[in-house]
Amino acid sequence: MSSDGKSSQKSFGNKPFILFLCFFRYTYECLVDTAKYLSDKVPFKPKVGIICGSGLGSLADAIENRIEFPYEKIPNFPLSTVEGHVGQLVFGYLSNVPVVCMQGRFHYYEGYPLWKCAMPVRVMKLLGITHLIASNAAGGLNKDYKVGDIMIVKDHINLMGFAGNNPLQGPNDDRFGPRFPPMNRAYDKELIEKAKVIAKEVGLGDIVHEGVYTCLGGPNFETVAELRMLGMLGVDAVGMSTVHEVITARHSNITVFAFSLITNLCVTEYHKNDEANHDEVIDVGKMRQKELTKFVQGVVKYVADENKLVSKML
Ligand SMILES: O=P(O)(O)O[C@H]1O[C@H](CO)[C@@H](O)[C@H]1O
Ligand code: HPA
Repeated sequence: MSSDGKSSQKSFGNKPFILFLCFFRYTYECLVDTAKYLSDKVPFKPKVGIICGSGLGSLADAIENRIEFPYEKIPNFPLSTVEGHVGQLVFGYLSNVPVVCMQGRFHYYEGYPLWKCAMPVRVMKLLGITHLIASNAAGGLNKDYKVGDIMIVKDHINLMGFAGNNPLQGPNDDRFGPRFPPMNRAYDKELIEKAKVIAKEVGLGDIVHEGVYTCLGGPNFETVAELRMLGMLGVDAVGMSTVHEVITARHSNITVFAFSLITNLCVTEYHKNDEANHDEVIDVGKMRQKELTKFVQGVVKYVADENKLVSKML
């Protein structure tokens, strides 16, 4: 938020007009409405936001003292339409830290513009989060990766942004962040290093990598030529999410940690007949759910301890 709270946007007094505007663009006032609907029903302020990727919804199952909001009940929220995405916002405590978790996310290929896919990040900011943990299922492009490995995201290539498709497109509201936000420190270096230690502690040490993620629009998986090009660009894992959520989070000065579960190996040879499919993606998520839950719990605990976030059970 800008310190003076001023905005370059006009604010409209009457509510019906605000709600009408929400169909075209999530104004600050519109998202305040959404956040207020939630904060009126949740007796604590979440400090960490979590986004569960495809097949990773079980990360939310460890949340205690839960309060659940199906997306269809939340004003202005889109709906999750993809298998492996439950479609609810879960408030509660993880490692005794107050959190809010997206059990299911939104994707460009569902027909939502990027600003709509990333709107929950702004709602979570308005609810009070200071840190975001984003997870996703991704194809492994780096030759060292195996199915079931974890890639801690050290950077991303905003491929959709190269064509100008960006969640921050359009008028900027200074109450969220600056017109031109820097992205060279998008992924918190300290959290990356600590997460590697936590991964070892929960038994994931041998299968954890650090790499570059890119997001394509989808919904098709990539061609051999596309994957070869991405490999030449230095991409280690390929997905269809996360980048726009991270850009939106960094715009609002949220500290970000993200990781990919490698659910399939990208096919970069014409003689290979393997084909990626979503069922397998979800199955790998189920296979890793126990260790990943412990991993995320460890990262959340570290964030709380390091930032002395208030943590108490209800
Ligand atoms: O990025 P998440 O939501 O984890 O999902 C990934 O897995 C799906 C394809 O199987 C796509 O939606 C891709 O983005
Ligand atoms: N490509 C794009 N998105 C994905 C993949 C992939 O290979 N696997 C899981 N999500």
